[in-house]
Amino acid sequence: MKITKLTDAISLKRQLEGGNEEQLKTVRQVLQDVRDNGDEAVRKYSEMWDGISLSDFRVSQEEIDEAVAGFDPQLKQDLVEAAENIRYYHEAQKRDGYKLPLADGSWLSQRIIPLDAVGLYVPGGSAAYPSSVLMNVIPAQVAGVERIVITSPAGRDGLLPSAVLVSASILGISEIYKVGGAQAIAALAYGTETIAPVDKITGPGNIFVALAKREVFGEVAIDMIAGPSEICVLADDSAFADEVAADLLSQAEHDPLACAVLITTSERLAKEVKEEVEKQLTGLPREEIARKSIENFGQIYIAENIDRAIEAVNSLAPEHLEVITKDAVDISEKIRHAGAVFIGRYSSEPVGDYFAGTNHVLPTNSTARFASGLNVDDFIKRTNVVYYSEKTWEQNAPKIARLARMEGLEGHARAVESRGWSKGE
Ligand SMILES: NC(=O)c1ccc[n+]([C@@H]2O[C@H](COP(=O)([O-])OP(=O)(O)OC[C@H]3O[C@@H](n4cnc5c(N)ncnc54)[C@H](O)[C@@H]3O)[C@@H](O)[C@H]2O)c1
Ligand SMILES: N[C@H](CO)Cc1c[nH]c[nH+]1
Ligand SMILES: [Zn+2]
Repeated sequence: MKITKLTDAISLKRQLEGGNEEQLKTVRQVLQDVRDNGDEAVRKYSEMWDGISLSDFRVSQEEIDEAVAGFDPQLKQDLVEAAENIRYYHEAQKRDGYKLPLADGSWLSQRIIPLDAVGLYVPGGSAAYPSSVLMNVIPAQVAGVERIVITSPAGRDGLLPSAVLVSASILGISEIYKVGGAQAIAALAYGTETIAPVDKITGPGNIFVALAKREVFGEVAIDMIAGPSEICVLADDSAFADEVAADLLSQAEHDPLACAVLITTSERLAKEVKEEVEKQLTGLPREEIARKSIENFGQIYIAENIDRAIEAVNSLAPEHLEVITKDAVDISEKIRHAGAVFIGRYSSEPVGDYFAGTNHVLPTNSTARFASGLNVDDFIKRTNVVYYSEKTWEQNAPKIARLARMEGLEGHARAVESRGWSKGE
């Protein structure tokens, strides 16, 4: 990890999810091919990148039952408890529509309507992500979505990990496909012979998934760009180097393109974290991935004071931010741009990845400047409704017609006035 002093112009930004030209070209080709050739193209790319050849990529009920039957009861209990915490947090996001009475029996309202069909991407290339099943499905269920589809890449044995199927089964989801990468996003967006298209695609994934979601946006809705994971730790001299290093590596191990950054006011901590990261990397089961991530995107910045450090965090707008400082709660309130914030040394980032109840599908690549983590609002839409009585119309039609003529839109003016024609007005 490189140690750098923060300069006067504090502008940290990560440039990644534009992807490189070649990745984008691949993704566009996959999308077009699936659009043109449906299941056949899905099979071709699953074979090419996941090494599996499946005649039927829908998960059968037998596969789900088998996974459930052989599953560790303690782990199942842990998943159930995590699901309860996630539901508790997301239930609070439920919103009601509203109705505003106007004079003379007229009213305006906003109706909340759940989406009809959503496709939830659960990553699965280099690791299994049953936690992402919970994080995607629960807000969709709280919102009241009717059709919830999961898609995730199968392993070389042609099966999805048991934990993914058990998580889906705990939540009562059974429309599951063994497809990953850009081909999964294409199938959800355009539909194939096997997979009916959805209205919105949510969920995290690697660079190919993130690019594909960006490309299909417009054809379907997407939640956000939730690409390779990121962690930023904002720490002062009160932090312990071994804990900070462990937290940085928790995200580095996701992907060679993951990003781990320490921003600190302490030269002592910077030096110790650098050494600790190196020490803890050795022997980590996913050492190769984590090492590449640290080499590619691992950074330590020393800021001259805490205000500059906060400014740097806001300019980076990381997916996850840990605040491990004195007065951490107060400092966390000065953070404007982060996908999720973890306060104090006991709120290590994986607490949120798995269990606390907050969502772990979060905006990456500085998009936390304008995007939010996955939530119930992602699965609803709001419809505006107008009811004008005759009296309200009568009072306001001349004003509306004048406004329409101001815009040169005579047809609009006449439409409003036409209600008076039968009365000879
Ligand atoms: N931001 C978030 O909220 C969040 C949450 C969880 C996970 N993540 C991220 O999800 C990602 C999971 O990545 P993963 O790779 O393990 O699983 P993945 O399911 O995202 O990607 C695997 C798929 O990528 C495709 N692929 C692999 N190599 C390819 C190539 N050369 N060309 C075209 N397609 C190719 C394959 O089709 C494969 O099925 C990580 O980057 C992790 O950081 C992000
Ligand atoms: N840290 C990831 C979000 O970037 C989510 C996750 C799932 N499993 C473990 N971690
Ligand atoms: Zn994680």
